[in-house]
Amino acid sequence: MIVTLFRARSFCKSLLNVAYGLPARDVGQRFVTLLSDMDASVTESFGPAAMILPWLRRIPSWCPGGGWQRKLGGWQRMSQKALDEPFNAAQDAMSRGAADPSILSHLLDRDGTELEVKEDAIKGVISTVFIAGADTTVETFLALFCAVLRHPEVQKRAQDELDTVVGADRLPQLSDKPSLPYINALVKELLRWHNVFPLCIPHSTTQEDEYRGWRIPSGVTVLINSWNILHDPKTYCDPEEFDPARFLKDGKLNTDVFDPATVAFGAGRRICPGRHFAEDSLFINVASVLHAFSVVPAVDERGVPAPVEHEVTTGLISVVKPFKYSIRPRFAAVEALIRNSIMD
Ligand code: HEM
Repeated sequence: MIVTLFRARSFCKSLLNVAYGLPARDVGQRFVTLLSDMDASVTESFGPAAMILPWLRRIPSWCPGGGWQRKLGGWQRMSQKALDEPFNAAQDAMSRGAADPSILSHLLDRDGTELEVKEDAIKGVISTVFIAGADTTVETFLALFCAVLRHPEVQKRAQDELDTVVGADRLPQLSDKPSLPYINALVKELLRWHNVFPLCIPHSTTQEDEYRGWRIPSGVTVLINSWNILHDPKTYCDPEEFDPARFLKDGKLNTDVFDPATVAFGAGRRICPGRHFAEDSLFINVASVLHAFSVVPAVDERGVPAPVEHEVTTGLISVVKPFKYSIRPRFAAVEALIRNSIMD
């Protein structure tokens, strides 16, 4: 349930607001579903083999291994709807003065005179913001539930910090960020421990290069093995353990420790443009959920807790495999606080 809630209400609706300017409370579930389905088809069309061996995408649909191409027609029709519908709704909202400032309004202002030529490009850019930003942030966030079930001491320390700094009368805000070093460290550890793009996104060399004596020809696919970098025991002691304290020293963030954001968001000129947005989204959602709720193990009818393993899927995006858990409100005012925050 909470997964659906977060997909629909939190990350996706804020992304639709930033990208299209559609006010978060007005955004229908339809746009979230349309764009999420398009996102899933993009991820599937980038299956592990086709990602590393791009020529596989040229296999005709009737050949063994070309099965995904048969799905292409359906994906294309669905993608066109996902490109058109939120774009049209945003333009309608803009014409009524009901839209917020957004990437779309910025692009239209800048390119207004050439809109007819550029409309398709603008639709593509805007939908990419959603595709690239939704699953990545949601799946990183969902790893939190797995992490705190496996490490209840992490949840306790985070909640102690939240109780001291925020208190039970309100929910955390972004302005609390400098006063919540452990929550900041927890977000860094999430980006490190469960790196959603284990091989980033394939890059290609435009010219021949050399790295430590290795010749890299022009035009070859280059992958950044960010999972390995972020689980290197030379950089992080016990890298498989979830331990936010590794980023702290004397109660503050220790800038001497390699920041996972340096590789988790890719590198070079195609580095993730949403990285600051993602880190802030993760901060506010991690802080809010741990402040309002405790994540506890699900139990069976005999009271035996369900096991929780950190098992992940393979593919372009790595997702924590499903596991069971429960959440409990931490104090009486939680419901009212959440209701008020949704109304704001
Ligand atoms: C935890 C969350 C996120 C992670 C781990 C992540 C990671 C990445 C990575 C590894 C890349 C490929 C970079 C490269 O090619 O070197 C990328 C690209 C991209 N990301 Fe993110 N991202 C996240 C959230 C977001 C958000 C919230 C947005 C939008 C608000 C976003 C927008 C984009 C876009 C548009 C690209 C394509 C950039 C290009 O090809 O030039 N990402 N992201």
